[in-house]
Amino acid sequence: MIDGTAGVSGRRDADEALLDSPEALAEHDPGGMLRHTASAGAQVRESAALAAEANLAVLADDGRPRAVVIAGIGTAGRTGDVLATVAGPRCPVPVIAHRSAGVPGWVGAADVVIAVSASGRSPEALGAAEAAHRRGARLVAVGAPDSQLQSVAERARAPFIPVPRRAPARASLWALTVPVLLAARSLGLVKVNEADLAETAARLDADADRCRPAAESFVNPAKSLALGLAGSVPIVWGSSPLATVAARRFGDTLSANARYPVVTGALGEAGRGRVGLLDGVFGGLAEGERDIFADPSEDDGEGTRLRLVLLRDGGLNAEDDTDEPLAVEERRADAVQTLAERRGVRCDVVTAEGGSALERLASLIAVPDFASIYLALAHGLDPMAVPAITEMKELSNQ
Ligand SMILES: O=P(O)(O)OC[C@H]1O[C@](O)(CO)[C@@H](O)[C@@H]1O
Repeated sequence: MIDGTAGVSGRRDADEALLDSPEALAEHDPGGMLRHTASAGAQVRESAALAAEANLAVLADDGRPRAVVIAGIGTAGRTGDVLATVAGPRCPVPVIAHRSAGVPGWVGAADVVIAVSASGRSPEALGAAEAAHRRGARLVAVGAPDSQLQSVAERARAPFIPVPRRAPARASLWALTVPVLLAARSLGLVKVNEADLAETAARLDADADRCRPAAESFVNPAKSLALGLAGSVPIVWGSSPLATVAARRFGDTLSANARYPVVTGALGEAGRGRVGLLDGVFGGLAEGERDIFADPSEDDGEGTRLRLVLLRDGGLNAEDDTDEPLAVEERRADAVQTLAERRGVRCDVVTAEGGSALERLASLIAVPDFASIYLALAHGLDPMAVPAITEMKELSNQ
């Protein structure tokens, strides 16, 4: 066990046995991150109901906007990426995830700003909501009830969708995302329907059940993914734009929950540069020098290796509806698996399932979300309390 000087504690080596002890899991997860994460399906249903109570129809009064800006940071910012990918390449207006305070300089009365903040007080979302109001843009706000964000929305007479507070924000991805999608639906930009929402919620419930703490590692896809990643430098690549959103989300949760450094991105882009990592000191080079007779327990970090997680879109998109022909994405995904195999870099593959884009995205996010928590727990880390985030806020006075 290491006890750092800044409230950091945990163990360097992952304790595999801990994952199969419900008592130990509960002890290391006092804030209930596993429980919060298992509520993803319920979040979809609850948020859909709360959005139905907000008067989102007013958004359509002024017709189709010139652009939609989703303003927020961290998990709230990811909702903009989700909207962009669900809206897809055929979306008639630009969908922009904006992660710094205020709004882009060009935003004006013809545009819509969706300000998102789980706490309802991030400077990024608040600054954007105020700027949108000042410039006469249509505004929608999504976040904690009775928050500063709600006050700004009320002052601007803008729809506000309350999202019950669940700390930390990263455990609220689905609660924050659904209102954003439904606001965009009111504007005629996405086709998410009630059946899509119900099926997505059911998929998240089913995955939460497969990943439940009582399911042992050999039948629990999240525990086995976590144990595979333990001690490695993970690389998470998505085969399509949709899978890339899931890859980036896995980067968020691996960093914040498990505190692992991680490389994430789109496989198309990675194939022109970052794929070189597979040849490097943590990739093929390390594997080439590995002493196959060495005792793995004496591996003192020197043998840190890459572990590739490939998120594949499942090949369900009609070719004319995607950024790139499906066959190209599929060939590239096969190719990177071959490359990894040739270099002895282990690769986990998660393949999307489901009919709608939203359900497919959910199927790529659910298991990795749980895996990031199990990886934290295997290292004796509380996945909820992240001293560095708190300290960063204190030091930067935010
Ligand atoms: O959604 P909020 O409350 O605006 O927070 C933004 C981000 O800031 C954090 O709270 C960290 O400071 C993240 O957990 C979160 O995603």
